[in-house]
Amino acid sequence: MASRNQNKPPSPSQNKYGVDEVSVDKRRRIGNTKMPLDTGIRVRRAFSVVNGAQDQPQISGPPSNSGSDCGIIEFTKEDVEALLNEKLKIKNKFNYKEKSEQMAECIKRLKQCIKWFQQLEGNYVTEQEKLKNLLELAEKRSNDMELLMKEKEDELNSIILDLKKNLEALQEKFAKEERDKLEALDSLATEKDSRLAAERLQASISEELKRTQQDNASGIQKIQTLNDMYKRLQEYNTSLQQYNSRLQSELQATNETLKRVEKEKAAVVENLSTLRGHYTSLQEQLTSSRALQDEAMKQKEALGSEVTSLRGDLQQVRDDRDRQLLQVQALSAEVLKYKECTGKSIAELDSLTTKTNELESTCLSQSETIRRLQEQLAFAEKKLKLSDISSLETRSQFEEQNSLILELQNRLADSELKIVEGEKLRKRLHNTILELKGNIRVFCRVRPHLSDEIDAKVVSFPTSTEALGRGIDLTQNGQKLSFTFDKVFMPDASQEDVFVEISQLVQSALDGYKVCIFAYGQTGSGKTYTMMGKPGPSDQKGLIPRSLEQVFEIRQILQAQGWKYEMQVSMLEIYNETIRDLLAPNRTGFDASRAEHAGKQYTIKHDANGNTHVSDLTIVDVRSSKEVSYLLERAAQSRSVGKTQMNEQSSRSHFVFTLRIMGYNESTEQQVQGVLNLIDLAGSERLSKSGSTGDRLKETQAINKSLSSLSDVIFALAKKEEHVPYRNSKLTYLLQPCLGGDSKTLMFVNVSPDPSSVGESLCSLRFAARVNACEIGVPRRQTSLKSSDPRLSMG
Ligand SMILES: Nc1ncnc2c1ncn2[C@@H]1O[C@H](COP(=O)(O)OP(=O)(O)OP(=O)(O)O)[C@@H](O)[C@H]1O
Repeated sequence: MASRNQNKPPSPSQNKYGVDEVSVDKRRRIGNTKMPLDTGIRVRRAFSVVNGAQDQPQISGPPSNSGSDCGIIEFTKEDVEALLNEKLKIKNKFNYKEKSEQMAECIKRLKQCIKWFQQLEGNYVTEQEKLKNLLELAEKRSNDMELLMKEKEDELNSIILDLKKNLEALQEKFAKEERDKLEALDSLATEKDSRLAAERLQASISEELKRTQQDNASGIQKIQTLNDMYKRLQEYNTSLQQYNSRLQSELQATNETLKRVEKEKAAVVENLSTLRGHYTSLQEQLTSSRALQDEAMKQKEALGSEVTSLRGDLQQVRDDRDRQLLQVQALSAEVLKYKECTGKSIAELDSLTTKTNELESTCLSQSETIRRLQEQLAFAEKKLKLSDISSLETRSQFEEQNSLILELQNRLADSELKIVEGEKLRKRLHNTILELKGNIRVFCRVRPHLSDEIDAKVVSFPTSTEALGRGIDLTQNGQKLSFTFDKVFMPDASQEDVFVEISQLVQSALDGYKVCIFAYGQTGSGKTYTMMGKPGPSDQKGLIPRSLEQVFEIRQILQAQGWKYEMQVSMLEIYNETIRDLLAPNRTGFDASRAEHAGKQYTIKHDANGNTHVSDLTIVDVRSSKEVSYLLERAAQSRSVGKTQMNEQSSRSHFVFTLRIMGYNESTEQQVQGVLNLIDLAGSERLSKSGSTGDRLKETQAINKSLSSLSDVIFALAKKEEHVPYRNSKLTYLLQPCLGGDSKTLMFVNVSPDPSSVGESLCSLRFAARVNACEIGVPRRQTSLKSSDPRLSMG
């Protein structure tokens, strides 16, 4: 209070110390108890507060000056009036004595108060004197100060003049600066905004910076470890490069060997066919020689018997001749005897002479017969000798041919062995190449423009040597995005061109591998066309029918090498996350099957060998591709197909065809179990674009969910994550052995060239690129001696 009053100039009613003169005067008058009730009079008094009743103060004795238990209260005019009224009331209420006593008491107290006031007044006077002294001192000092102030004032006046000049200049400057300031304020406001934005940015940047710094720190650590790893990897890389170059050269050599073997095989096969022709002609020759020999033998035998009979005849003739000679000799001796005995008659002699002549003529004729017979005999003997010679010749020819046949048979066996060996080598090399790649292979196929599509080019194919036949460029919003796959089929690629590229895989199924080929892509991009083809001309047939034809053709060829095969087929579809058996008996149409098999729960199970079984699924034994074609037609009728805005005949489910092949080689006692899975996935499509509602919407949502589960699985595999979410959908769980197991897997990514589908095409190509980078297990051939469960499984 005091310090505040020091700064204030004294009011006219105050003295020079700032004390209210009037108030002091009034206080003096209060001390005489006669207090005029004029307005504005203030009474200062000390009192003690009794019973805490501040609103009804009671005077309980002289207030002490010591301060802490005393307070100062101001009695206003009203208070004093109230006090006097109270005094009057008391005066009227009580009798005089009491009242006078009370009054005396009051007076006593008032006296004490007055005494106290007087004391205060005394204090006040001493204080006033002190203040007077102080005032004098202050006045003196003030005079000094005034002098000083005057000097200073002069100085200040001159300074003020200068300052005025300066002020004018400054005012001008100020005006100018004011303008600048206004401008600056504007810019400041804008800057403030930008600063706020910058501050927000800075805050986010500093957060990011912190994160980045943390990342950086961990990155540095990582870099260090990576550097170490890099060094080790470099060493490893060099060794790998060496190994790789060795492998490359081995691969080259193997390829050359393979080519040579293929050539040799072709030559051997050709040789074999000529040898087979030769062998057949020799066999024919042999049979004819044998027939000739038999004939000659028969002739010989006939001639032998003729010679024997001739010899008998000759002997007989000789005997006759000898007998007749003896007769002639006897007759001649008789004639001589007769001649000696001339006594006999001439007639007898004549008769005897005629007899002798007759005998001689008979003898001559018989000699002639003998000669003839001898000639006949000589001729027959000559003929016999000739037939002997020819039979000997035939025999030697026969033996020659026999040895030739034996030689040919040996050569044939050698060639067949070579073919088997060559085939084994081919399989080994083919599988080595696939194993070296170690990932899911991806083929891309772009279908041609359909009649109702705009013929604008959003898809192009690079022509550089390294990307030829493997690259595809997609243009979106003027930006060209490039992708590379194992093979890219342009729109003009025929079904045959596509099949040629996968025929090796089909062969692998016969060799005992699990093979999985599936088609992925947006609705209407050509998946069903690629997998199944179009009904009608044979050149429109898709991969499934062509693969089956090849399987049965090769089965026929391998039969010659001792292989016997048994084949089983199953077909299912996954519709709205539910498995449906497409070959279930009495299944004639979609609705019938829905009614009959709605309650059936087909469960998927994988056994320890990585084979997949679907419970209650119909499995059909097949012996020809025709049987399978019939089953395919049956299944096609049962499939869930519908019309969408994107495709007239859209597959609303995933179609899974499985051919289980069990082969047994009798000569080597080898047994193989191959599986061929051919899958036509339902088309991915945007809900907005598909225009689906109701059931179609539900189908589309189910399709998109399972396809997104497929991409989750692929991403997890690509990142080599510990947990791969195969169980998130029926499709991925069914394909588990194909995606992450030991099967040979090939994915077709079908792309539409329609400019309105460029977004979907990009998604499909990006997904396919991820799949291509995905490493799966090494394909394993399933060979054994005896199968524990010969029933069909998925893979
Ligand atoms: N390479 C091709 N050559 C000629 N026509 C083709 C080719 N690919 C597809 N098509 C035609 O394009 C249309 C759509 O093909 P498709 O039905 O195979 O598509 P999708 O991908 O199976 O569709 P969704 O997923 O809806 O079943 C069909 O009319 C088909 O004949």
